[in-house]
Amino acid sequence: MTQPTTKICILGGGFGGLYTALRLSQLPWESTPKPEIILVDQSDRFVFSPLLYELLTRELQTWEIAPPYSELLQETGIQFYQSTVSAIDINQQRVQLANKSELNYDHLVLALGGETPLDLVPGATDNAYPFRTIIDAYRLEERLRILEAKNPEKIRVAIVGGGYSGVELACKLADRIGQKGRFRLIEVGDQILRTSPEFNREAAKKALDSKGVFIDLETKVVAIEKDSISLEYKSQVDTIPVDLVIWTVGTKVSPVVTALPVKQNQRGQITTTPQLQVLEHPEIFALGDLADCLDAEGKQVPATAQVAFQQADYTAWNIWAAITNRPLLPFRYQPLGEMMALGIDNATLTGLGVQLDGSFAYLARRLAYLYRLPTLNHQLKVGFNWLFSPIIQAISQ
Ligand SMILES: Cc1cc2nc3c(=O)[nH]c(=O)nc-3n(C[C@H](O)[C@H](O)[C@H](O)COP(=O)(O)OP(=O)(O)OC[C@H]3O[C@@H](n4cnc5c(N)ncnc54)[C@H](O)[C@@H]3O)c2cc1C
Ligand SMILES: NC(=O)c1ccc[n+]([C@@H]2O[C@H](COP(=O)([O-])OP(=O)(O)OC[C@H]3O[C@@H](n4cnc5c(N)ncnc54)[C@H](OP(=O)(O)O)[C@@H]3O)[C@@H](O)[C@H]2O)c1
Ligand SMILES: C/C(=C\Cc1cc(O)c2ccccc2c1O)CCC[C@H](C)CCC[C@H](C)CCCC(C)C
Repeated sequence: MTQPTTKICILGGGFGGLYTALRLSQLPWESTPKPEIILVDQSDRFVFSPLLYELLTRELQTWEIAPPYSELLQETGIQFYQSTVSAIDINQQRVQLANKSELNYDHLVLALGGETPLDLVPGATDNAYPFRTIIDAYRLEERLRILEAKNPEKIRVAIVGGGYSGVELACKLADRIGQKGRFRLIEVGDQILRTSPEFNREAAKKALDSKGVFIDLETKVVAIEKDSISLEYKSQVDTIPVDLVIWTVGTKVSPVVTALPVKQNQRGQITTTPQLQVLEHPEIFALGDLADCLDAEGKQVPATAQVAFQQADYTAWNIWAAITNRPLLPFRYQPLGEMMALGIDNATLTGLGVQLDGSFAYLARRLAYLYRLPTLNHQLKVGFNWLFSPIIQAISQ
């Protein structure tokens, strides 16, 4: 009698989910029949979020940073379902999709990432623009086009959050809008980029200063209206007229995850073992922004693409090990450093004992991300385009 094929269901095709699926499909399945690998995502394309800003400056195009799954999964044997996950029954080992279909599984991978909470301040849901998904980037692009087409003397932009996203967006938008732009970066703490290495923070401050971005520290946003933002500084509230408010603060996990009957932290992230398994459910793996994970050395890992990318290797390996009766490996996080875009032709990079800023860092960041893009085929297409499109443009001018 033939054994039924093992079914692995991966929910979420971002840094955690897509890279787990790709790694799983590449592992050696000679001694065991290759399992059925199913990847589910609500979108038709993967988003390489570290390069999302480059859509706004038109430095990069959608196909480069957000390739469709149909292209990435060609010849991998991975089945792709485009649908929203609406519920997960972990007792029946069944996933419910919004298109009313159901999937059952032997192994489940939870990699649904996070969402931007817009309910932290009155008026943000209706009046602020988040920046996380490709749809967010398109909505923001549309708003910028309207503001630019109106041709006002000034375009007043408030960016809430002096973390990585806020700083990178401020620099890219200041370069896009130029002299007409009036930018405020609003940060509740007493410094921007609290968790960054000193070198990157200083490079970012210098870039923001040179572009005329005004930084409001120790300032809390208390309300956002259609044409204004109210800021509290030393217990005094000021309401300032603005044309655009971008909200970059916080990450929350989706309701489909918080509804699960498994151990979660205060922020709703699922507690995992160092092997990335959900407590009391060794058949379920969780990684990326929705996971609360201590690595093999007991260190808390941050919610970053760098972490999800590394966890994907371990998740794929551990599922393979579970199926082929081998020991599972605890996740060992290797912090390689961090990179930040600081406008068109500027960036900062600290990692592996190297500190770079300016156009060298810009180039190094581009190359490092080219290397991180999914599939060799896509890396080659993008790499060729970066190499040859400036030459073609120069010839055709
Ligand atoms: C603008 C920006 C820039 C960033 N830059 C960096 C950087 O330079 N370096 C870095 O390390 N980190 C960066 N990050 C953080 C990084 O993007 C996240 O930590 C990382 O994407 C987390 O990976 P993940 O797999 O958990 O989630 P994601 O990569 O977000 O993937 C989740 C996937 O699940 C899908 N999904 C969600 N809900 C459902 C549902 N109900 N049904 C079906 N599908 C669903 C989504 O469509 C998405 O494809 C950045 C984040 C942003 C927003
Ligand atoms: N280049 C990169 O490496 C990169 C780029 C983007 C994102 N990421 C990763 O993705 C995750 C999210 O990053 P993010 O920058 O999008 O968001 P974030 O880390 O949540 O940063 C938000 C910033 O806003 C501040 N803040 C919190 N509440 C506020 C309020 N009400 N008003 C004003 N400011 C407020 C935070 O201050 P406190 O810190 O004091 O709370 C923080 O400085 C992080 O793990 C980050 O490492 C990395
Ligand atoms: C800091 C580095 C990697 C960490 C890292 C950061 C991210 O934001 C990620 C996002 C998504 C997936 C993974 C990651 C991630 O791993 C890179 C370190 C790079 C080194 C310091 C060396 C760079 C060498 C250049 C490629 C060579 C170019 C030379 C230059 C033009 C002078």
